Amino acid sequence: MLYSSVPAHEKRAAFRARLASGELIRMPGAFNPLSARLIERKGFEGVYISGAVLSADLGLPDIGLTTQTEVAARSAQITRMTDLPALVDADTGFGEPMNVARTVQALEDAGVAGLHIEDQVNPKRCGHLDGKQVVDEDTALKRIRAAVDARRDGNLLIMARTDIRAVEGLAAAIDRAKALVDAGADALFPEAMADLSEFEAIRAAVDVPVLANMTEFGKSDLFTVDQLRDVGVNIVIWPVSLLRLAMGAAERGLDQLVDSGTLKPMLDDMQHRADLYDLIDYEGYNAFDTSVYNFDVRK
Ligand SMILES: C[C@](O)(C(=O)O)[C@H](CC(=O)O)C(=O)O
Ligand SMILES: [Mg+2]
Repeated sequence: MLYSSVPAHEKRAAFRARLASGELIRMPGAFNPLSARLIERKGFEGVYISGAVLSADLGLPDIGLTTQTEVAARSAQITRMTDLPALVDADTGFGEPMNVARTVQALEDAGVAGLHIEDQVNPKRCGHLDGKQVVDEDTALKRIRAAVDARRDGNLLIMARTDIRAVEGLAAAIDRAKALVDAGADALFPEAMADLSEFEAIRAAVDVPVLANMTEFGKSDLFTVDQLRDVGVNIVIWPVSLLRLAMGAAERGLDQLVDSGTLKPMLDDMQHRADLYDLIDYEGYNAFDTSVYNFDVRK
């Protein structure tokens, strides 16, 4: 009820321990706070909080228009709903290194277990689109150093994302990855890898956990969890997938409504009211006040 009772520092410690055990951590993107709870119910090891989803949700392109305050507020709403560790997309850190430091503390206060900061030039764009630009190495490393120095909980995972692969190639990505790890990054997010061998090459170059981004309609093929585990990937995200599924279903539902004037044929595609209430834990609230849940929803 009112959800997660696990303190953020415990989620972070559990996340670190799981990573250290070598287990692959699967993190679907929670497209809203409630979906984080569904992700937990289905047995995943973590939830991802995507910048692309947050901006799309607000009807904005993913070009750095969302603010640090909006990302922190959304993170707090999502971490509240789950006992799982959450990894949040902090884009470029929202400014200069001092802004990065403030971002890290705001996200730490929001209860996340980890965050990633990328080396794109601001205004940034989706890492799977053409025409990206990256900052020079010195600027990229300053962002990571500022992030590492700013955290108060040593278990907050600072992940460095590099977008350099699509701009300067794999060799540059390997060099940048090593430099980011030397600067203190706890984990690495090599963006827009072309194939499995590229993940393998990054894996061999650094000794920190490596993330694979299985976003659809992008530059990477959609590998399976087993394929990614086999090349040594440690964390997999499907950042926008639940939003894409939900919006696809919403579109089909609206078409049906336009065509036939009723949604009755689609009831089986919907989450039942009873399942929704179960996920929200109406019953738990009822333990507080027995007048909350004194009706039947399975009629
Ligand atoms: C991971 C990502 O940064 C995100 O915001 O979720 C995006 C995902 C996407 O736009 O498909 C990305 O830049 O890859
Ligand atoms: Mg993003």
